[in-house]
Amino acid sequence: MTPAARISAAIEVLADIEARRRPATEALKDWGLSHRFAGSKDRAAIASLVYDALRRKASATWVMGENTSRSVVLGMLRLQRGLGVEAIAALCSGERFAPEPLSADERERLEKADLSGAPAHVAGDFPDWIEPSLQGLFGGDLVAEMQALATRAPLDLRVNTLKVSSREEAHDALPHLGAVETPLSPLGLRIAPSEDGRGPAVQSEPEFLKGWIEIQDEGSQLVALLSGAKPGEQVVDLCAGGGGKTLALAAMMENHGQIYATDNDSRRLAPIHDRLARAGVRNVQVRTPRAKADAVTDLDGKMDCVLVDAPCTGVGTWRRNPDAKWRLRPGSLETRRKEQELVLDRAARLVKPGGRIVYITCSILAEENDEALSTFMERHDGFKPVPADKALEAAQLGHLKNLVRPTAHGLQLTPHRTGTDGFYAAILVRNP
Ligand SMILES: C[S@@+](CC[C@H](N)C(=O)[O-])C[C@H]1O[C@@H](n2cnc3c(N)ncnc32)[C@H](O)[C@@H]1O
Repeated sequence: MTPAARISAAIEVLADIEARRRPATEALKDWGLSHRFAGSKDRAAIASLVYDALRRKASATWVMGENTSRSVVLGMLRLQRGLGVEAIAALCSGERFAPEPLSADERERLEKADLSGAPAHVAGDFPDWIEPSLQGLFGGDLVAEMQALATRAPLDLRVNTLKVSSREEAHDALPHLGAVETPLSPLGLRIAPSEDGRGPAVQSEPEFLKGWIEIQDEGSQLVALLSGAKPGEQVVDLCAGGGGKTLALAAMMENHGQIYATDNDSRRLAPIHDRLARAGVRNVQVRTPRAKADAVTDLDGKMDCVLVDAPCTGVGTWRRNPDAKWRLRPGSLETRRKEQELVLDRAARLVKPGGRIVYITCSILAEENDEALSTFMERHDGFKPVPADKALEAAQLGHLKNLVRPTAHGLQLTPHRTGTDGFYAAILVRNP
């Protein structure tokens, strides 16, 4: 396919996403099935155009003066890809499979690409109804924070110290990936986003299959480290899902002590078994819930550490899932809040006197973070948050002190401040 034909395809897919309010992955898959002549490079390039358009949907609409899939893609080519008007006009030739030629108005608007006077939710490309919540948190940094969340994310890997002695060893075994060491996590390797949005096939690398590396954002690595899990401890990972954090904690504990990994959704938990085996983890018991029964009642009051990697809106991962931001509704935030209450209340019963709850979300909304913990502490006496500086020091992450945003009960990582996905983490210690 020509570059122009790929742009026509991206406009078509974006129109489908808008019309049927469906996830981008589904719309792209359907497009691929009905256009079998398109090769994998074409499909990756079209996906990258669609995701970039979703990243800049509000600002592209503002610049172009209308909200159509064509105008969003054209505006994105200017704002996100930095193409000049003549380059865009050359792509829009109107010839076979190319988009229609630019109108005089489109030319003028692309020329100006004017975002002056745009409100924060337009300049920062996010839904207007979350602006009050974010404004309270970020103040004057709001637009810069949200613009950083609208960029492309790198691919981060965590080196598994159960299988390799050092990050260097894994790095040296994978020179063809062009990875560099992550600046903040001592275990991370980073592969920069490519021009066409295609990442390397890390999952078919022999080192991946041998368990030397896992795919995990640097922010996720850091909040796992912040848990302070130590060899010999008794730990419940209450929302283990596919086990990303479980694997990180098992490596920190050097396979000593015990992690009980559970989740109320057994389908989400299913992949954990293969991942544990590949990573050489021997100290995890997977507790799969049967029907609606609680799988960890025997552990009540006995845990040193309860990890709550809570269900959340995932606002902090919008760099990777830009369509999710336009599908987020106030009702889904409310649903997640109720789930967060439930998991926190469950965690409170599991932790022993003197033990700790480590609460994590990949959200930057205060409602799911500090506010969720404030109401938790109103419901439960005897839990105290550890100040951010102390928690970082204890986890040997003192170098993050001036980078993270300390909050009332915990701390926050963001693409703007730490170059990671957006995360919140807090440690609540139960009175001895
Ligand atoms: C953010 S995801 C976990 C991701 C996982 N820890 C990882 O690192 O790969 C949140 C998980 O919470 C689970 N969950 C939601 N409500 C729950 C509840 N009441 N009890 C236990 N798990 C719950 C969801 O099924 C989902 O797998």
